[in-house]
Amino acid sequence: MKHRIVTAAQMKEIERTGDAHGLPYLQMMENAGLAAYAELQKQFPHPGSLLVVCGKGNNGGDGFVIARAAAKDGWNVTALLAEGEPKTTDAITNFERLHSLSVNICADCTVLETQHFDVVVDALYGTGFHGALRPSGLAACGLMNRLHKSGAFVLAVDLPSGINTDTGEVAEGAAHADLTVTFDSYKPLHVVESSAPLCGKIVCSDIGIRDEWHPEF
Ligand SMILES: NC(=O)C1=CN([C@@H]2O[C@H](COP(=O)(O)OP(=O)(O)OC[C@H]3O[C@@H](n4cnc5c(N)ncnc54)[C@H](O)[C@@H]3O)[C@@H](O)[C@H]2O)[C@@H](O)CC1
Ligand SMILES: [K+]
Repeated sequence: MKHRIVTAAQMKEIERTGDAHGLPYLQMMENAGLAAYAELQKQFPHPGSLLVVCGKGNNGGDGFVIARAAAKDGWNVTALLAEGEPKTTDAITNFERLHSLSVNICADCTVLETQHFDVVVDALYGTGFHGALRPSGLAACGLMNRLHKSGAFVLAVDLPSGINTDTGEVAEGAAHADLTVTFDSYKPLHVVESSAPLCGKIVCSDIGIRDEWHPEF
């Protein structure tokens, strides 16, 4: 896999070519979630307690894949629907795949404040985020940052929530991570001075899109 830095729009184009070459979007989401979970396992080889904070888009869909993989491995998993039920087709599919597993589904941030989690997965917003955090996003990022301060390890899916992918502009109240697992290519925010420190260690994982499929930009 080549080292590349691409914008949010270019990443969408790359995913489109992946799909056109026979790698369905749902499979890319599966690969992304499992790649992030594999990085989590490198830090935590034994199951513990895990909070997955999910937004309503495809970043949240990656979070549901992580929640499923962890629950199957014996982690005590809570999935927070920080903005209600998922809205994209692939995220809905992965949310439904949780129903047969023992995952605690929670819609209220406040009840989690006093619980202990070894690991928090930030799957609230990815490349789709821009602008300022609204009240539900602020509450979820606030929860993640408080759990981080009290010792939880925070893994950000693609990028910490509340950062503009292309400019690295950091919204007030954005999440801070110990480890960020991004997919296929780095994005500007991973290298820009304003946002890179919020990412912690950054790992770029292969999600199955071959180098030769990538369009020329
Ligand atoms: N498209 C694909 O095939 C893949 C996408 N992947 C994941 O999908 C992510 C991108 O997903 P989406 O494009 O669905 O978007 P996100 O899940 O990043 O964002 C969710 C939603 O937040 C909304 N939003 C934007 N600014 C906001 C604000 N200030 N306050 C509240 N909501 C706001 C957006 O309209 C978007 O619908 C990537 O970061 C990556 O994690 C991966 O699953 C790999 C495959
Ligand atoms: K995220």
